[in-house]
Amino acid sequence: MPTERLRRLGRGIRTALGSRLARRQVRLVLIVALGVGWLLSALQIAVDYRAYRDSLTTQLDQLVTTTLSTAAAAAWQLDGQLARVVCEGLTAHPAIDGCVLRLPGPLSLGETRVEPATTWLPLSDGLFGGRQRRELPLRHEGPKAIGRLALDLNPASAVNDFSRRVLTHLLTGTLRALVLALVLFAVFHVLTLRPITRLSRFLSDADPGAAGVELTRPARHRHDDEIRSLETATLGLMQTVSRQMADLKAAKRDLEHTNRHLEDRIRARTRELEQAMRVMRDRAYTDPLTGLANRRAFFEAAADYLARWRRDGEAFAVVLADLDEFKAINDRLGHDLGDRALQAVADGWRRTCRQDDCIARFGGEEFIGLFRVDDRDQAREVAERLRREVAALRLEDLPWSLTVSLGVALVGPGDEAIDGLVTRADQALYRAKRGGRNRVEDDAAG
Ligand SMILES: Nc1nc2c(ncn2[C@@H]2O[C@H](COP(=O)(O)OP(=O)(O)OP(=O)(O)O)[C@@H](O)[C@H]2O)c(=O)[nH]1
Repeated sequence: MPTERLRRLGRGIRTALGSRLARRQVRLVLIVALGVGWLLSALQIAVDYRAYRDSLTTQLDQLVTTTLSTAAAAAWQLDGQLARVVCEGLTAHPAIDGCVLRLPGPLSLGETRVEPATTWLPLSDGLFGGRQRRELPLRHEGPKAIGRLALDLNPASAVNDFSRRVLTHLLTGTLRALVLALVLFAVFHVLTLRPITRLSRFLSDADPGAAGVELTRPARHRHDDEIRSLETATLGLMQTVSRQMADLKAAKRDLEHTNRHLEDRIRARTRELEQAMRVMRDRAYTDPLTGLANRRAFFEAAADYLARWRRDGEAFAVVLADLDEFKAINDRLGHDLGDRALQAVADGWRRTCRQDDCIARFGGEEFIGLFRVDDRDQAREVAERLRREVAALRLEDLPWSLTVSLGVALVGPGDEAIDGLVTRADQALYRAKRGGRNRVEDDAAG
């Protein structure tokens, strides 16, 4: 359990220090805390300096005062040993490194010097006044001086001592500052950084477009402050966005459905149009009475026959047929019967013709056909078959047999256009009519 807690703490610290806001806060808190800590240390050092200096002065004064009468006794009795004891006692103090008990004149009764203390601190003279010599008159029961006590004062050891105290003050000040910084950062972290980080993580993870996801308040922020307002406002905004995205998705679905429906209708309409175009095209190329190809269809097919003849040498014949004495049917038996006769002829020929033959109604009671043949005899044979077909027809209400005259023209090397072939077939037909009808003539004789 403690391991898990430690791991969580480590994660929290990493997250906190990973944040730029946290790094800025750490910097700011450190600067403020160190500033405050060092300022307090400086104040403490100043107060301590005054106290230390006063205590040193008092100490020295007391030492000198208590020793002065003994020194005067030594001078009065000219007791060199006592004088030395006095000097040794005085130089035992760390701030005194030299002591001389002088008699009037150049004589000295006792003298002691110790190794002078040194200090590493530069400009330390200003702190405790530097090295000084203090001379104190020695008196015995009267105002007249019987000698002098000369003391060499050296504040170096006091400076060293004080500098150690300064260092301690600075270190404790810095430590205090660091603790303060830590506390301030923890407070900032709990109050602002952690809820903001949670909110920003929530915003990065939240997907307002995901269907069926309920957006709930992200963080457990207990305080009713600006962060709570920010959370509430953000949540409201995301809920609005989520609703609008759902509306947009629904609208997109409707649009797609409408598009599909429209596409279906367009496809159906296109099919109808294609069908209508096929019907119109059939009508444009079909004779309405007989259902055969009409003149236009004949000439288009004839162009193909002619092209294949020129390209591949596939020979063909044009057969022009004209029903005999047709006017008599109309005149005597009625136009309707004439129509039926035309339809019967067309049906008969359609049945007997091959797939790649082409028979068209050329106009009135005239028909024209295109037939793939090898030679003129074959062409005549085709025309004969057509003639026999008509002759064999039996039509109700028609008391006599229907006959047809046919003119045949075979394509030849000089044929550049279909018109020449049609003209030759027409001339052959004319000869068939002249020759007594119900017969076949070809363009060889012409
Ligand atoms: N019923 C009917 N008659 C048509 C149609 N087209 C043309 N005719 C008739 O066909 C007849 C053709 O007569 P003609 O050109 O004199 O020829 P014919 O009577 O067949 O005489 P020959 O061709 O010389 O044997 C006319 O009476 C036209 O009215 C049609 O679509 N229906």
